Amino acid sequence: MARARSSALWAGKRLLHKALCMGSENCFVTHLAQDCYAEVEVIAQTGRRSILHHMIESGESIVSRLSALSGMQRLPTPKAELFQLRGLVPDDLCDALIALIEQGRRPSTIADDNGDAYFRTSETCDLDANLPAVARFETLLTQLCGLNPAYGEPLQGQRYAIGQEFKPHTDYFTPGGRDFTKFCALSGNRTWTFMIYLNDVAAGGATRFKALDKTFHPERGKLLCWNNRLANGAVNPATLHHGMKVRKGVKYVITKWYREKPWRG
Ligand SMILES: O=C(O)CCC(=O)C(=O)O
Ligand SMILES: [Fe+2]
Repeated sequence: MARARSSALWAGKRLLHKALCMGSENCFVTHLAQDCYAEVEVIAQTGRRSILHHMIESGESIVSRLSALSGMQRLPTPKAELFQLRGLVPDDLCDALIALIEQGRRPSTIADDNGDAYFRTSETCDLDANLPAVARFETLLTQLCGLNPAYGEPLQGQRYAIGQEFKPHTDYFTPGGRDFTKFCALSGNRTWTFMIYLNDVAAGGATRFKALDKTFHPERGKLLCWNNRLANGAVNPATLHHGMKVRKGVKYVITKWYREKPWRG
């Protein structure tokens, strides 16, 4: 059954590929190779069968892997690969991560500063992978998505008080942009974003993808993930998104970004 579903998705992807005029099957294979599946050893540590081997044997890409997961919903658009999954992170783990963000927050920063001091007004927390709650989340995520954790940036938390936001931006670093080399020289650009809302927000705090005409509302434990690239490996401007102002309450999210190469800073 899983295999049959996977094949259908592959076929779908080829069609999508044609629709986007991005060339041949070769391109699709390149895309697969770029997804950097989890190494055998990493999965061995989690006590599960190698996700890498499973994906190769079954011809599974990350998109087909995510699509096959129970409860996973894909946004029906050819413009981007974007998914949501409700209830991924259990309440106790959300609470533990919120407590860590409260302890370690600092003002958020941005790349390619455009002079707008109010572009990103939230606070950020770098989450140490050695902390039990962080390690627990990392294992959960690797088992879900199958991407190699070696390609992941350290986990980050974000906290938004009333009136704080992150104006429309992309998670990839703009090729040719002022800060591109600074952020991409060692590890390459960002590939996939996995973001989890850690709490329900009384009002505001939605994430709006204007080009996709879709707004996601914070829900405790909900995952939102998307591919920042097109099938040919180029960045996808349709992933532009806005962390909208919180109107009532406080908003907490955690984010894991994956890179084109193993993370070296
Ligand atoms: O908080 C949100 O809804 C979006 C956060 C975000 O886009 C980011 O941190 O890059
Ligand atoms: Fe973002």
